[in-house]
Amino acid sequence: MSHGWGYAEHNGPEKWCDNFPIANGPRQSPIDIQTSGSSYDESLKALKLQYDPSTSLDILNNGHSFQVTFADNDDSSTLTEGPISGKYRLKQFHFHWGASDDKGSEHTVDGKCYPAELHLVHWNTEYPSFGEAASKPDGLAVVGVFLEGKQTSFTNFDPTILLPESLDYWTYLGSLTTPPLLESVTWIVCKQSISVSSEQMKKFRSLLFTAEDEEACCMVNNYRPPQPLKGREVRASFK
Ligand SMILES: COc1ccc([C@H]2OC(=S)NC2=O)c(OC)c1
Ligand SMILES: [Zn+2]
Repeated sequence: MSHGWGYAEHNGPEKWCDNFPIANGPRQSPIDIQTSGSSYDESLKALKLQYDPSTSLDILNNGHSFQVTFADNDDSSTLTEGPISGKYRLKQFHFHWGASDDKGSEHTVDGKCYPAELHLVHWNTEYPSFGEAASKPDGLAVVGVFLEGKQTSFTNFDPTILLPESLDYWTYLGSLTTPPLLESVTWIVCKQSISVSSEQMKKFRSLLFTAEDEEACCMVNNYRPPQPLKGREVRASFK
């Protein structure tokens, strides 16, 4: 792949296996969550998300999405409980979206796509850093939240406001959804979506994959399609 991975025909998800053979690994993400195939697990605890807005550092177009990065040198913004054990620190959040409202989410539910999906990325404090954790099977925990069209407004960068009212979730063992596609993620996908306005989706779609000195290419369709489940269990925190 000449200019690194991306989402175009020549360097998109179907080509990632050329440089990242783990793309065909046993626990790749995202997946299509088939609700009839998921099983209620009464032992699953409620998610405990404690975020401190003062730890948000910056917002950045990283060429694949835009992300808000958080200071992760202490336990100010953490995920505990839910399907994980121990404490995971918030590293960053970012989104994936489509060129139109009929696609854009990475996970799907019974084949239904959403216009966009938020990823809140956390790393296991059992390990010294995000980089170390990212290569461990229990190193990361990503909370996925679907976005769907309705009038709404964001009031600040406190990630808590990005969470739906209900924190019912599905959980399964998966991977990063972009290269290096590391199979180190405990996925926690919220059942309830949050709303996003068409104006906000237009803002997402006005971002660029390209740098200022390059021919403009709109940042859209920056999602990987669902991958084979390969026998993995999907558990639900709700009946
Ligand atoms: C440095 O933090 C991250 C966070 C997320 C990813 C991707 O995996 C998931 S999940 N969403 C993605 O865009 C990542 O890939 C290199 C690195
Ligand atoms: Zn992501």
